[in-house]
Amino acid sequence: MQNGTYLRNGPGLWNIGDHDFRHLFDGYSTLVKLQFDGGRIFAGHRLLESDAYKAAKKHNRLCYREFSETPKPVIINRNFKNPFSGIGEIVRLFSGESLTDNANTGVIKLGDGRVMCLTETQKGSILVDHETLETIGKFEYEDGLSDHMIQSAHPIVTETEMWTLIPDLVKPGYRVVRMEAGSNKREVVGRVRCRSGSWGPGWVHSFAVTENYVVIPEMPLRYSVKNLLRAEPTPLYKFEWCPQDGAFLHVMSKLTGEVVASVEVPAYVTFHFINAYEEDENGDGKATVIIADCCEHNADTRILDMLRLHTLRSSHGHDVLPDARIGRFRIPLDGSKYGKLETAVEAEKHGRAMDMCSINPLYLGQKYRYVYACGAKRPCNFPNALSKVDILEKKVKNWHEHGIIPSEPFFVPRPGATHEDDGVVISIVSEENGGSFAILLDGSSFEEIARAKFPYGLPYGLHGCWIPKP
Ligand SMILES: CC(=O)/C=C/C=C(C)/C=C/C1=C(C)CCCC1(C)C
Ligand SMILES: CC(/C=C/C=O)=C\C=C\C=O
Ligand SMILES: [Fe+2]
Repeated sequence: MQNGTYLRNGPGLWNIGDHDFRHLFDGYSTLVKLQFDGGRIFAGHRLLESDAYKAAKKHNRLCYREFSETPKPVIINRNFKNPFSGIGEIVRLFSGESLTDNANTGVIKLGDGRVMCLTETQKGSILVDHETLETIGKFEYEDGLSDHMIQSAHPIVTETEMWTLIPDLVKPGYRVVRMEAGSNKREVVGRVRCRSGSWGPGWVHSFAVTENYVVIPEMPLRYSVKNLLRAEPTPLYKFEWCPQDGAFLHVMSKLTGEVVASVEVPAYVTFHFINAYEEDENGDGKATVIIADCCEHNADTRILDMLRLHTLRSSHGHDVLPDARIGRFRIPLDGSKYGKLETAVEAEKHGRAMDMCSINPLYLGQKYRYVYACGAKRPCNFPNALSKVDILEKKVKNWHEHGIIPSEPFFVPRPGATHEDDGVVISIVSEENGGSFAILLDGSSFEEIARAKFPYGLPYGLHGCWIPKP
């Protein structure tokens, strides 16, 4: 294994004072590092010093709006009712003041070497030192786009640039933005208007790119003004399900910002796009269709509420995890109105669970063959296996041990590799007895290469990145 650091982010602390958080996505960001050095692993973890976490620690209570949690107003004098308190909350929400900066979703290495933790609020873009895990400070965007408050949690990063989406809640749509490595300034490449007449744009946790295009999802699961203002969460949190308004995918040229396709597709629910690429069906060098793959939850929104901590803790051992699959979209580039959505590989082969995916990063935007993701060995209430899916041959290899919960299987290509699956897969695994270990699987055979046991348990985590040692 080459020398370098695997860094993983995720919610790790789910209570403050005597208050227990409700949802998996609410927890305060906890970074875990696995430093590979001369065939040995050195591990460490640390909480991210976001304003939200620091304020919670100082006041021993929730101070910012998290994914499902809204801080209770502090009542100074019970007899005094501020007639404007309702308005105040709306102002605080729409000015972004009350939103969290708890960057607990992912961590990326920018092309210039800076390492940034992220969540769906723009203020939750925080730089860290990947060796000490110290919080360096906010990533200061120098482009005036931060007024829009929210962003996709999964920007697409290469050595030279970063692409991301900024949803527009006022004029429902998405800004597609690009930031050069070394810069703090995002430029707007183009804008897509939502097709549906609903108030809010579709939720975008992630999106996809091909070599020449950006694929922008418009899911029927939409931001909802009603639910954004509610203090108590609904089963769909800040969102609402609007299948009657249609489901769409838009394709924008990276070069010109022009929307070259906008198709209606069957209803879908996804957190994570896997990859996308262009296909030239006529063999004349001109792309005729875009293929975009995602972890698709059979258009069933229940998964969002299944990730409530109480549900996860109390349903252990019950087979209640809703089914998921690799959803493959075909988006014609000939002006057709409709796109297709199919199941890429029979979902039974990966236990009908599919999320927390990764691919060989050298195949980003290219025709590719292998997906690494969390699958399942039923019965289960949460993805409890690692799966390697060959989407060409439609074969799956699964890795599972009794009582485990593995986090995202992260693929690191072997330097100099010539095969797509030549590399290692890293995952951090929680055990039934409260322990945890890091596991390395061979990217090709999907057999265990090594494991390193932690002297304590680590919480479940979300997304990571690889930082090679220079
Ligand atoms: C951890 C994860 O995958 C998602 C986290 C999402 C968050 C923190 C979303 C926060 C939001 C608010 C606090 C209010 C506005 C809407 C929204 C972006 C959902
Ligand atoms: C844990 C998760 C989504 C995380 C977002 O970043 C999804 C799990 C889905 C279960 O099948
Ligand atoms: Fe995610």
